Amino acid sequence: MTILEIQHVNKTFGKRVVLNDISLQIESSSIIALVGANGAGKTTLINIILNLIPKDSGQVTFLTKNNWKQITGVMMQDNIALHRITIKEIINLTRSYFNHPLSYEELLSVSGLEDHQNSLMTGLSGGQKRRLTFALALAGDPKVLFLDEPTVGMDSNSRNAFWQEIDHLKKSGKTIFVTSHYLEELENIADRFLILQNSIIAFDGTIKQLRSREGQSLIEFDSELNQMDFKGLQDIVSLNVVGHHFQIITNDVNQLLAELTPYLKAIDNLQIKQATLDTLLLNYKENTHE
Ligand SMILES: Nc1ncnc2c1ncn2[C@@H]1O[C@H](COP(=O)(O)OP(=O)(O)OP(=O)(O)O)[C@@H](O)[C@H]1O
Repeated sequence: MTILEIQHVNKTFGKRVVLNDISLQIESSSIIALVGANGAGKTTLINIILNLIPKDSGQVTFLTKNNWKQITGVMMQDNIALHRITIKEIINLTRSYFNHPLSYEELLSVSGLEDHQNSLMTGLSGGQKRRLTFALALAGDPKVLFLDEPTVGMDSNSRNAFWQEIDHLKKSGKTIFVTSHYLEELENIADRFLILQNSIIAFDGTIKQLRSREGQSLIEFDSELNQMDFKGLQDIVSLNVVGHHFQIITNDVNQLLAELTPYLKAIDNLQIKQATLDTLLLNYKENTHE
């Protein structure tokens, strides 16, 4: 069931076109990962969906009978910074905004700040502030959750707990729209990937589709040879060289290894890996710039 419709949204800042005719349908009970380079426009798109900044044109529609503000939860990149208020007060203040809030105890538990409820926010570490900001995003028991770089500053235990909570929220029927530069975290959890690039949604699909479109394997090796020496290889999706280190993405690893045979004497440290999401995205950029 569609919960959110974005139609022909455009946004420019000065002469810079940030969003160019973006249209999307967001289904309920799914996790959508919005990825792209710094400055690609991810936060701008979330801000526009939430009506926090004006769009130049287009339409954003939440398909719900309720007031959309009551069914959305938001965790932006900046942590909430109210210095003279305790954890307990800010949780209850946020709860008071919503018609059907989660209980104070539930939110305190999500924040992991049971031992700090009477402390001021000033005393919290960066990771603790992030977890509190997440708990506040859940205050209204939202149907749709927007998370902009949620795990920045969290240690690995907090990250694991956070993604488990996200998985649990998805299973309970929530829709989660998340941006992150920690792509390996998204890879295991997101149902759908949107790549925002050159002001448009350059890719919209599953990680499986991205892999099958962009090549599945990564071959790495060191060589004193020149990039041009490998130009004749047929089964290359992309070739990156940093110093003497070569990275090749291929759809057909056996065929490529056969093609590399004549070069083997000039190659060291040959490794075959599954391409990571980072590599696929880097490669995606190169393909679309061609
Ligand atoms: N208020 C503003 N005024 C002018 N330019 C802006 C404004 N807000 C954003 N921009 C520009 O719009 C572009 C997109 O910014 P945005 O913050 O949406 O990117 P992002 O994909 O979220 O980046 P990051 O991954 O670094 O968070 C950038 O070039 C940014 O400088």
